[in-house]
Amino acid sequence: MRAATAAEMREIDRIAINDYGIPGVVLMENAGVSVVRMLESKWELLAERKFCILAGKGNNGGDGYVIARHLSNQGAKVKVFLLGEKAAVSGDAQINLDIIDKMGIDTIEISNERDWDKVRVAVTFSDCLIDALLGTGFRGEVSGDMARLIDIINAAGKPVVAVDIPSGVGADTGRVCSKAVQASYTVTFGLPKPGLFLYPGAEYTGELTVADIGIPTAVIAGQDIKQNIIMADAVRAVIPRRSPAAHKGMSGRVLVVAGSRGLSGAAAMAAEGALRAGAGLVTLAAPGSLQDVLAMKLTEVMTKPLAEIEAGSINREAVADIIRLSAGNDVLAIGPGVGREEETAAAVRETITTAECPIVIDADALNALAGNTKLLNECAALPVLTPHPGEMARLTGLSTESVNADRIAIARQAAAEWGSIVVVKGASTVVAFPDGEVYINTTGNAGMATGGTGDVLTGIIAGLIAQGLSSHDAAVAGVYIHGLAGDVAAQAGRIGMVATDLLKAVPAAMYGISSY
Ligand SMILES: NC(=O)C1=CN([C@@H]2O[C@H](COP(=O)(O)OP(=O)(O)OC[C@H]3O[C@@H](n4cnc5c(N)ncnc54)[C@H](O)[C@@H]3O)[C@@H](O)[C@H]2O)[C@@H](O)CC1
Ligand SMILES: [K+]
Repeated sequence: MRAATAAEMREIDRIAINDYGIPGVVLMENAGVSVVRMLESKWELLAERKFCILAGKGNNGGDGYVIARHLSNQGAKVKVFLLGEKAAVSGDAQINLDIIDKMGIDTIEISNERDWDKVRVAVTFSDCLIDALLGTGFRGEVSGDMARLIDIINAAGKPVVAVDIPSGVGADTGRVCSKAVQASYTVTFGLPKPGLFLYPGAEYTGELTVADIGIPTAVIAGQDIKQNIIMADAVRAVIPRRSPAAHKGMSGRVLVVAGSRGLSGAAAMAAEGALRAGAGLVTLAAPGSLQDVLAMKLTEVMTKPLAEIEAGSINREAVADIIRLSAGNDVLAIGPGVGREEETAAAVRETITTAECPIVIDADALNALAGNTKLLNECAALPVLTPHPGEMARLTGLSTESVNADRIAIARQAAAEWGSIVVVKGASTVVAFPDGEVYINTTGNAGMATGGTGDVLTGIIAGLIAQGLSSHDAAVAGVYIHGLAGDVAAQAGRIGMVATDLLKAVPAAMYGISSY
């Protein structure tokens, strides 16, 4: 499913209105009605229920007046508050404000303390609050009266329905800089907005409905929208299936280069991740001194010893061995637990630029690329990078906060600059491609915030590539499957969930998507 930025949505509305001649007021009518339909689906009988509609001066408020009219027609009790002056309301919103005025639905302009008292009383005695304060026209920060009103809404403990987007959430980024309306439900119009899925915005969205407001499908289809939400259907379409006569040699071979002294677990989990994603044969190449411990940990994975430095991480002599091994494999995953010794980093860089097969690059292999990202353009195949925000910060020279503040833009720019697929991990993982295409993941949960889950993801993506998926499909499907495995594992509780729980849940997650 595609997700439109505020500017893209404005352009879609503009084309529908100007080129197709659909009056804006019709779109607004459909938007308002779609919210009432959602309410009907929750409550059936809206008559006698009390609604408090909090409207802003723009078209988001206009949707609110449409909602007021339809709720009133159904016999509901409706109070409307406008944060601003009626004289400041214009266009389609003004048309709808005039209509409810004529209907005798009182709209109170919040201007003095007595008005604020009225707001508090109305909110307290309402069954449901409608947030029609700020939509895609929100700019800058929430402050002053807007902040005060949002505090009242959030403190009320009532069901809150956000119109288009919870007020205060940045439509494009999910940014919430001071505060935002905590919605129970959000009804968004035309296409969903990325900010409804990106954290922290995603936490404010509640249950999401995407409403058709009558924009011709050709208008939406005709837009070059590059944000996507990863959906189960798309993942199902690429999940590997096997011939009944399959043998292990047919499900692909993965070479994992990982591990160093004290970091054997990361190596083991990446290798197992590849197996759990269905790879037929997985070889883990690691410093020779780890052989015994890895052999103890791993049953199904083959291990190969590599030359190492005294610190227990691979040295430059290992590169030739890795390249030789990689020639017999379909994909190379490199990085989990390889360590940060300079010689090791040099070996990693040499490997990445020499290997002929597709590569998944994670963890310390990413750190080895900090300041050397131009090397990524030398990779034989489009590499997949899986940084967490901290690694992404190191690679880009930005702060972790800046990376998280606009994950889409940062990931997109990096993917283009580095000629790579960039998977920025974290709540709402973002996958970006060099052509600007971006996918936002919605599976997963906070239980996954524990050591080793990233190593599992590296293995899953590599395992999918080995089975014939393009790096593009493997990255997109991989993050979805990984998150879903987290959701499956979380059924036994989020707290205390560990990365190996995720490994065990990968087959069930894939079965849940494809019934295979
Ligand atoms: N034809 C259209 O464009 C349609 C628009 N629709 C609705 O219209 C919304 C967009 O309407 P608008 O573009 O008028 O914008 P909004 O109504 O989202 O917000 C604009 C208003 O908010 C104020 N504002 C912006 N940032 C603020 C801040 N930080 N603090 C306080 N006030 C702030 C602006 O001064 C302006 O008065 C959509 O989200 C959707 O709900 C729907 O009715 C469907 C059709
Ligand atoms: K809103």
